[in-house]
Amino acid sequence: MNQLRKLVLASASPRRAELLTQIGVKFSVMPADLDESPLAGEQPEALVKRLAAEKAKAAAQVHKDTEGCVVLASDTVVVLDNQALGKPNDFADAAAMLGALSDRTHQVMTAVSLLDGTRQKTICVTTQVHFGPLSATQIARYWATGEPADKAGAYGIQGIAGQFVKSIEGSYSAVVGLPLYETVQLLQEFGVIE
Ligand SMILES: Cc1cn([C@H]2C[C@H](O)[C@@H](COP(=O)(O)OP(=O)(O)OP(=O)(O)O)O2)c(=O)[nH]c1=O
Repeated sequence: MNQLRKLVLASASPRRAELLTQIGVKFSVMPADLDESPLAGEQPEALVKRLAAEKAKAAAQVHKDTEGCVVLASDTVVVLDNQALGKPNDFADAAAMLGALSDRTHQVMTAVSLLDGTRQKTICVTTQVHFGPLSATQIARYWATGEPADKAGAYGIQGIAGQFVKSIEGSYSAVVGLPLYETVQLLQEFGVIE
């Protein structure tokens, strides 16, 4: 891929780096640390868009060598009944999340934000995910694999939890952490790729 401007990925997520690498985009990684708690009354879409935008800004501020580069940041939440579920704190938290997702449909919202010296654009992609029923034993065994701990909604569709998913409508890559179709459009808009 012909790359015209330097890209900085403001993310510590190995999934986001893998997804960008998968499509042949080159980048350097400069993560930003952020308090991800929602504001009072904040809707899930507003939350993910704000967090993605703030991650990009924080990375640009902390790492002065991002000057002249385009910074990309992202945020993912699982949404059930309009409530945003982030990463689980412990087993009880994960079990509550997975129990609530069992045999139901939820949304995965992933926001992507691109920032350069002059402008910032943030978009949100929503995917519908249909889960089959999960037993308490399945949930306990799944927690023991370690997979749920660092993932929104306490599952990873790209891993063991792939077997819990009956179907999805929307973007698979967005559920994993970065919507590739929309990201490429943004990268073109910001002149990173042709
Ligand atoms: C629903 C789902 C989420 N996830 C992951 C994507 C994100 O990495 C994570 C949600 O946490 P995020 O806060 O969006 O991202 P992060 O903390 O991992 O990385 P950073 O903020 O530095 O960019 O959950 C999966 O890997 N698979 C899934 O099926």
